[in-house]
Amino acid sequence: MTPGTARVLGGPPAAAALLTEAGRRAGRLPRPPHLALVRVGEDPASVSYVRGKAQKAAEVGLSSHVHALPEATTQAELLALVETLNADPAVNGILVQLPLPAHLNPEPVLLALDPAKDVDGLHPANTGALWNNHAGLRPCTPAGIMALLAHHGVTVAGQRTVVVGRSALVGRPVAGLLLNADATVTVAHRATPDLGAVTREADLLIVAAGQVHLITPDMVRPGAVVVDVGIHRVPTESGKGRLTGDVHPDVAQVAAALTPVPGGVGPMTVAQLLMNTVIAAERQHARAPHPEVSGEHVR
Ligand SMILES: Nc1nc2c(c(=O)[nH]1)N[C@@H](CN(C=O)c1ccc(C(=O)N[C@@H](CCC(=O)O)C(=O)O)cc1)CN2
Repeated sequence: MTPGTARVLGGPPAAAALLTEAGRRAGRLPRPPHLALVRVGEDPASVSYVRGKAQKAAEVGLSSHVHALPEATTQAELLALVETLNADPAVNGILVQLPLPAHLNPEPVLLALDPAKDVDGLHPANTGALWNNHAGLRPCTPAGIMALLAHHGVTVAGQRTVVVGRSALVGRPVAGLLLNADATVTVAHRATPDLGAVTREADLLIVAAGQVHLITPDMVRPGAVVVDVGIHRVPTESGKGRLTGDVHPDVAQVAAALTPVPGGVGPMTVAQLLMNTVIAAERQHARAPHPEVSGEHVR
């Protein structure tokens, strides 16, 4: 590929395809899948993401409810809500928006989720299933990245892949998904010496490090495919700020293909959440006792 002409791997068309499929499958269920969105406090980004999730759910024919809890919510109150949603047969999927306020520990909350309703794929039953390549619900951003690559015809099997970042939300699970898809996977992180030497090995580079412009052109093998998961608001003269990623824009001079920020991975996160809600509802429906086959209705 000619330098400076990296193909743009856009999120919106891939997300639209996933949402259309989610809507089609939701329409085949006896009732619209229901997603419970739990948000604690008023973090502006979380407010905006949860609102966006509810809006997209409605657009594709899913029902949802935002459980907006005050900042002062206690761990016990949050756990009690999760238990109520677990026990409610009308709820197919539960998402607890992260990060939680600092006084709340997310771990017990994620552990309390019914794994069958854990549409964020973060309960250990689901992360274990991912690492063993068994059926389960997959975390939204990692599964969305795989869907984005597939939509744009990027081959994963057999590729030397480097993931930068080891978070529970992205780095670790995307490494597992890539492994399940037959990639050769290296996970690098902040303690990796000579990060550039590692990233230059990659045919496919996934960057989820949470550091503005960490990856510069000299760290990328010419012709590599680069997925930028970072999202940062940086100041501008206008005062409005501008979104940018973990990958320096000049990487487009070297890479064969690159996901933009915004408009790359972000929209896939929301689309995959709704697809996960449909998958959860389908599985719950398949497992529910149906009168025509349950013993008490057989004459
Ligand atoms: N429980 C969870 N919490 C969080 C997750 C998650 O997957 N589960 N991910 C992120 C935030 N997030 C969704 O929750 C998210 C981030 C970004 C986008 C997105 O579409 N971004 C747009 C830009 C949006 C803007 O203008 O601000 C883009 O990249 O184009 C959607 C969802 C942390 N929390």
